[in-house]
Amino acid sequence: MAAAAALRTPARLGLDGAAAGEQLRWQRQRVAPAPVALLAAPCRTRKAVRCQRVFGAAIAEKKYAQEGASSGGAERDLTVVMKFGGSSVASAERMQEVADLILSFPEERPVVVLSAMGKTTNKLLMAGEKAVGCGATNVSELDELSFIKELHFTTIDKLGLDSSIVSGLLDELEQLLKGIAMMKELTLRTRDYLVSFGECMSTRIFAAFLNKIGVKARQYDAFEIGFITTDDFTNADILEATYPAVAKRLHGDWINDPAIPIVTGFLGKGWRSGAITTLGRGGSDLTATTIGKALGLREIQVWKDVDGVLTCDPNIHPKAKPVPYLTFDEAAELAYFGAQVLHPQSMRPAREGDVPVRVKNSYNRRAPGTLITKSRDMSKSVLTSIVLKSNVKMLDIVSTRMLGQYGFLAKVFSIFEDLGISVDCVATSEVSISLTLDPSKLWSCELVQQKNELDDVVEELEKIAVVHLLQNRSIISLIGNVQRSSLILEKAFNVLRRNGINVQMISQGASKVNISLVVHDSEAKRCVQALHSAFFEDGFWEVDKMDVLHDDLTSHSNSTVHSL
Ligand SMILES: Nc1ncnc2c1ncn2[C@@H]1O[C@H](COP(=O)(O)OP(=O)(O)O)[C@@H](O)[C@H]1O
Ligand SMILES: N[C@@H](CC(=O)OP(=O)(O)O)C(=O)O
Repeated sequence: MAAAAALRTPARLGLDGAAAGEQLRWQRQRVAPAPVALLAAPCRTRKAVRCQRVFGAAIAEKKYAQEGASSGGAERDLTVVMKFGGSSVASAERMQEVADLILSFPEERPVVVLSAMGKTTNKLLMAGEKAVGCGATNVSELDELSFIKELHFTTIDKLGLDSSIVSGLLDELEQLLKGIAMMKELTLRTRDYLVSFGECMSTRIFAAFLNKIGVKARQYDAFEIGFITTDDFTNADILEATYPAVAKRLHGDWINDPAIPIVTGFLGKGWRSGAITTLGRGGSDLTATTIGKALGLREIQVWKDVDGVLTCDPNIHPKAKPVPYLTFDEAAELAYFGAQVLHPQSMRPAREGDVPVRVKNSYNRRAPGTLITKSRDMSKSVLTSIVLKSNVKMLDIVSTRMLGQYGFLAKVFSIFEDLGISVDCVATSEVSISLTLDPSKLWSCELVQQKNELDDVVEELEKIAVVHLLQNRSIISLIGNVQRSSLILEKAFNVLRRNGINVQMISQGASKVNISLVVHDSEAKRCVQALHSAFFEDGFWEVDKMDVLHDDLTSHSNSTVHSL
């Protein structure tokens, strides 16, 4: 542990040696801020914003300038992070909408984090895969490259910007794809460099647009401002030195020359390699919470295309509804167990910095969204959300030794540790273990490597146990108040029995917010739909009603089971 911590010191990262002390200095500055003469664009009043919407940018700008000058120009720190995902900035119209949204909160001084436009990341990855086999001369004809060019040039055109903002990057992208075609190889490191073009372009376009409409903005590439990560390409972890470095850069620039920072989500810089890394799919959420913690901001807002965190994936059940409050623990568990709405690691910095996270809908600003905080009133809470993680691999491991043989569990887990494979859910007895493997760990590997990795585990385990590898399983996680786990399980199993669904494993984590059930992939969606209907669509989820039912159950056990 000590060695690992030492490796993460700013000096070893090649950062400014004073970076750690900088955090403290900066915190002191926040307590007694130095006066700064300029009033930044985002400090402007509601009236001016309305004016901009009605009369256009030039008039609004004049009005802002007058109000700024008369305000005395006292320094005001950055207040919130606003992160907009790909769906929120998918087109020129969406970018205009997002600009309008930001300006509709004139009391905020936001740091803006953007993802790549729409499906750009997927298109880049697809272009890279195709380039491996298409030959350098055919790269220019790749559909995905044409799509990306068209999307970005059209957006620039519609926003009235200069194409030079992205033309250099698009040329570089084409060169990179030709390089991949020549090498006939797409390494994980190259993959990260490849997808970085998406966020590098969206942020440049958006910053230029804000400047054009008279709102001062400054674009930042995260990998240039102190986002230091491990060198785990495609799935890198943020290192501690990131916080003081990012705070120093963003805060310093803001103090010297206030302008809304527009930061690339999802990207970092590997501390050994110095190469661009990515934080895993959906990693812009993590960029946002990292900035929120680094700057000690009041709130982190993640703007999505849904009304907040929902009771289940709306693609599985259209009646999914928003969850108004969550704790960091609940949100982390929900994200880790597969709810695509939040990046699995994104709650960590928010929890460490105790900065509330608000999940909002950029297509429906008035919706209250979901507020995620350290704690909340759980007295009325039973089940919060149902999450599905599909295509999971499960291992049944039965010891070949007699009962009473100690050290079996330790041996099994040391094999996983040696091979660097993480485990999701576990159920054990003295001589047998059932467990599921964390697919995110496996996703980062090439297909061939995946196979070898599992072969190795099975081979090692077979030295001490009989092992069955079961594919195509799903984990259904019931996130909720585990103080009421008996009630949740009672109802859940009743629903499953009525629907003829066989549960193959059950696990309740020490986190106390999650009960996981493993079922076959083919039954999983139906299972989530049935559970959702039972828990969220008939009012049973309200705690008082659940209590009545529970009392009923305990007094007439057999007859009441059927009415559940
Ligand atoms: N429990 C859930 N609550 C809300 N959205 C969910 C949930 N599970 C899956 N989703 C999906 O997550 C999507 C939002 O996440 P994402 O696509 O990463 O947003 P963005 O790109 O805007 O950051 C939604 O459109 C929805 O389809
Ligand atoms: N563009 C990256 C990072 C990201 O966070 O995207 P989004 O916010 O659209 O999920 C991805 O698609 O994974």
